[in-house]
Amino acid sequence: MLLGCIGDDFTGSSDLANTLAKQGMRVTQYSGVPDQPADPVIEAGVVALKSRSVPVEQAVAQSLAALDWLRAQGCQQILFKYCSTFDSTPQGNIGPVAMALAEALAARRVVVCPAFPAAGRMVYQGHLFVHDRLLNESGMEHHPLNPMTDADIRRWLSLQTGAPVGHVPFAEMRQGAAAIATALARAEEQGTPLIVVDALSDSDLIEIGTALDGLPLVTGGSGIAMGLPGNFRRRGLLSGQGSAWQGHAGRCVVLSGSCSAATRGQIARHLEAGLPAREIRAEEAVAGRIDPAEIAAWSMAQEKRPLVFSSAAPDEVRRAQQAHGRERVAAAIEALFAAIAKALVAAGAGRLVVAGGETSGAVVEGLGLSALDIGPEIAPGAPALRAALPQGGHIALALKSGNFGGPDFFAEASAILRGV
Ligand SMILES: Nc1ncnc2c1ncn2[C@@H]1O[C@H](COP(=O)(O)OP(=O)(O)OP(=O)(O)O)[C@@H](O)[C@H]1O
Ligand SMILES: O=C(O)[C@@H](O)C(=O)CO
Repeated sequence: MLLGCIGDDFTGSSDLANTLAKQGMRVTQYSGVPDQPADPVIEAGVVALKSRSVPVEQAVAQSLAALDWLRAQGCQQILFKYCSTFDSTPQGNIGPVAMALAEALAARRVVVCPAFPAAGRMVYQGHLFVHDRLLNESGMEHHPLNPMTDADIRRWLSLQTGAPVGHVPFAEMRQGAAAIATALARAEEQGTPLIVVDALSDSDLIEIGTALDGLPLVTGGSGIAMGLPGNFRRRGLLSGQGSAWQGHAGRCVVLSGSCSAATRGQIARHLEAGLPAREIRAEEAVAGRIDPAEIAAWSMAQEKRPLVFSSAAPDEVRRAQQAHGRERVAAAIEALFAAIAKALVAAGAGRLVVAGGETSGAVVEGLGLSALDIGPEIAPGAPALRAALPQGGHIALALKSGNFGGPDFFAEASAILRGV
């Protein structure tokens, strides 16, 4: 394994794996820290954690455990992947995890770059934009777990680490890889290991990636990975075989626990098309009134692609959270989706499209999938995936971040998972 990656959530890890696979690396995504060695043909391994919103100490401990495993696989470079909207609080977890990894790797020149231009996320003069809005005016200021109230990534990181943060501004970054490398070296001399680098386009990210050749630690959104495979390729280290992914013809079911605007638009499109759907209400899930086996049997009996969803509007989510507690509602719905996925697979489903990072993590854990092969891209940030089932056989999956995908994502995913 050449490049070892640590993702702080499940769908974000697929997003990164997708970028690396598109650049020609042979990639596998692991569910948590594996307990056995990686297949030696794998060139980039992504350890998907659920460390984005857990207490800081747990995020640091999980990330260091992932680092140990990746180093044992011989990785030459480590990439810490977080959200392109920099999801974190003034306490953490991005800064403390980056610092802990930097210390473990003796890395003193560590880029911080959440840019993902294909999804409208750009870093300019140290500030993060979502399309034409500053992060703190993009809707992210209302995020239920980590409201992003400051778009200045340097200031936010300083709060998390208690230390000054370096910066490579736009004008210097645009001079290309050599100028970026010089600016990073200067920041290191000034004693600021974390260095925010501006990036507005994919070509900026390629230049930045080129400048990161040989550095032990890189951090960012999936965009920061765009230029890294080229460094390994130039050194003749890539096999050029790419992905070994295959489609799956079995029944396709869509599961959504995501309440994001993009997912709700995709659900609206499914309903408008008159396709079968079952809505799960938070109250029913909390009261344990839903039988996963019955939902699975209903899904398998539909002639067209069925959807099972709990994707309420913000007001309804708030009401359910006030009545039952945020953690309790989330845990009940996630456990239910994990049980439905298990029942579906037992009933012979071959393709699952899952919307929502937490929901995807619950489904993958519920199915006991340990490693996922990365296939073709369905939408920016969302690849097709394939995994061996612990009971034998395989399943094809799409795991979609809440904010990703166009209105027809479910139909597009279903077709690509079948391999057509
Ligand atoms: N009706 C509801 N009321 C309260 N919570 C809900 C409801 N429906 C779903 N949830 C919970 O909301 C959370 C949605 O998180 P999830 O990460 O799956 O989606 P997302 O936030 O849209 O995606 P991402 O994290 O990829 O951006 C889950 O924990 C889910 O169980
Ligand atoms: O970076 C992103 O936006 C995604 O990969 C993600 O992490 C969303 O949860």
